[in-house]
Formats: sequence, structure tokens, C-alpha cells
Amino acid sequence: MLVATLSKRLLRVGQAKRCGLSLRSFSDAKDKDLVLTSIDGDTGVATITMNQAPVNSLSLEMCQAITTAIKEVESQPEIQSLVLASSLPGVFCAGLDITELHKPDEKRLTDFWHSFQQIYFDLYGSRLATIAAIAGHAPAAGCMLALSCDYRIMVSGAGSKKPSTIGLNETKLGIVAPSWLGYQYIDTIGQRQAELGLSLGLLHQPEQALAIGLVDELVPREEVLSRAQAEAVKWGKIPAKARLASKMLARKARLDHLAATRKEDNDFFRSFVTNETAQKIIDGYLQSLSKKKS
Ligand SMILES: CCCCCCCC/C=C\CC(=O)SCCNC(=O)CCNC(=O)[C@H](O)C(C)(C)COP(=O)(O)OP(=O)(O)OC[C@H]1O[C@@H](n2cnc3c(N)ncnc32)[C@H](O)[C@@H]1OP(=O)(O)O
Repeated sequence: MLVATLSKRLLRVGQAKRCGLSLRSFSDAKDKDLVLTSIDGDTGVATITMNQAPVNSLSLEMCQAITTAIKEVESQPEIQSLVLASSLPGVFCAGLDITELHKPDEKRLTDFWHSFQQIYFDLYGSRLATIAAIAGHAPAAGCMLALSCDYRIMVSGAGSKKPSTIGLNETKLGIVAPSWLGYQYIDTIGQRQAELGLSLGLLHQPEQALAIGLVDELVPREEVLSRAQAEAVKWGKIPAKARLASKMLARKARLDHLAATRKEDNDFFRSFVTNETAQKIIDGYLQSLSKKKS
């Protein structure tokens, strides 16, 4: 019953229903599309699926595509809830695209961080109820995408030889999560667990993530998406204004703070990343990622 469509050609639910499109999929969704958006014509739940093989890493273009997709869904008043998912079997999102940080062009680096900040504004501050369907690894900025949602459903690790992991592992890489991301962590899992996780750069297996409140539910792999969509239906039925006001009670001060310090944050990021020591770390990390493969 899904209406699959490119994010640029998102259909209004009413239109889709009138055209009978909820019964068929568009065939022009191409592999090169970084993000796919679909709407369930019956429930009005939108699903944004990250589709950037091999690992959905957040390049400048990927960040922009996510923001565009969120804005397109938000512009449709009949839609109240959104699922964020991945089309890749073992990865939700591998975090920032490290190649963006390696020997960067300063203008592109500035735009890149700006577009990453923008996802925080658009997803963490969304009027929509947002559910993360985490059917794979979600390190660092991948974890940030999940933290920016209202509810997190992760694939269970039970019986898996190589369970997926989630967390802010920046410290292990020798870099530091920005304060706004650190506060998302603290606000979600509490001061002590966040201190431990941030200091040690911990990546949590699903059962640990559930135990510390980093995710809200674990389900078998094949159920992650359908369970997230069912949860989105539930959230979409809560009176929208009251739900948004409650969300903003918890998040507005954080969002306002980054809005007020956005340029400063970007300047700090740029000087941090372009520093010689950081470049050595990034270079080494990129090599270790490709060595892992060989
Ligand atoms: C204000 C201060 C600012 C300071 C800056 C701090 C910014 C802080 C915010 C966020 C930080 C980040 O997000 S950094 C990114 C952190 N991410 C990771 O550490 C994850 C790295 N990747 C993995 O661990 C694994 O790839 C995986 C577990 C996600 C998946 O494993 P799998 O075995 O399925 O895949 P491979 O490892 O073989 O990878 C396939 C392919 O993808 C490349 N790859 C992986 N991750 C990234 C990435 N994040 N960016 C770019 N490229 C990535 C990997 O090298 C392989 O490439 P090749 O096939 O070409 O070898």
C-alpha cells in the first residue's frame, strides 16, 4: 500500500488516494537517489529512507537531501508523522562522511557543517512526530539522526553474531562531538551514562542501548520498519499542537542556543578539522576503514 516516490515528487495524500496511487509504486525511483520518500495513502505516515550505499554516510549532498525530504513532508498539513529508515541491510547511517573532513576545501567544509546543523534544526525541531527505524549500525552522526527523532526502534541483537551498534564514538576517533550533540545525548540517556559514553566513545549493542534508554524498543530485523510505521500511526493521532508544544518544552532552548551560536559553532568546527593534528587523525581513520576491508 505504499506510494513510493522521489522526494522531489512527493504526492499529497489526498491526491494519491484520488488517483488510486496507493496501490502502485513509481518505477522511476533510481539507485542514485540519496533519499527516497514514500507516503502510506491509508495512514498518512511518511517514510524517508536513506539510500546512499555503501553506508549512508552524511556527505554535504546527503545532508541536503535529508533536509529537503523533511521539508517536503512537513509542507503537507495532512501528514503528522514520519519514519526515518535506511534501505541498506546492515547500516542505518555511518555518521559524517569522513572524506568531507579529509583535506577539505574550506567553503565546502563550511557548507557541509551548515547542512549538518540544518538536519538538527529540521529533524530535532520538526513539527512531525518522528520515529527512527534503526535496522543497522548508527555511530556518531548516525546516532544523532536517531536522537533527533521522538522514538527509536532498533533491530534486536539477540542471536546475531555481529549485532548492530549505536552511540557517540567520536572520542575513540580522537575528535569531540559538538556540544549540541552532546546535550542531545545527556537529555536522552542522562548525565552519567552520557559521560561514560562520550568519554569512552562507547558504541552500544542493542540490548545495552535499550537498558540505558538510548533506544525505546528492540524488534526482530524483519519487523523494524513495520513496527516503526505502526508507532508513527499512534503518534500521529495525538493532538498535533499539544504534541509539538510538549516536544518544544524539552527541545526549544537547545535549538535556540544553536541558532544563536551557529556561526561560532561552524567556525570552531572548521578550525578544528583543518588543524594539522586533526587531519592526521582523519587520514589515519580513513586508512583504517579501508584496511579493514582488505
Ligand atoms: C565542534 C567540533 C567538531 C569536531 C568534529 C566532530 C564532528 C562530530 C560529529 C560526528 C562525527 C562523525 O559522524 S565521524 C564518523 C563516525 N563514523 C564511524 O566511525 C563509522 C565508520 N564506519 C564503520 O564503522 C563501518 O563502516 C560500519 C560499521 C558503519 C559498516 O561496516 P561495514 O562492514 O558494513 O562497511 P565497511 O566498513 O566495509 O565500509 C564500507 C565502505 O564505506 C566506507 N565508510 C564507512 N564509514 C564511512 C564514513 N563514516 N565516511 C566515509 N566512508 C565510510 C568504508 O571506508 C568502505 O569504503 P571502501 O569500500 O571504499 O573501502
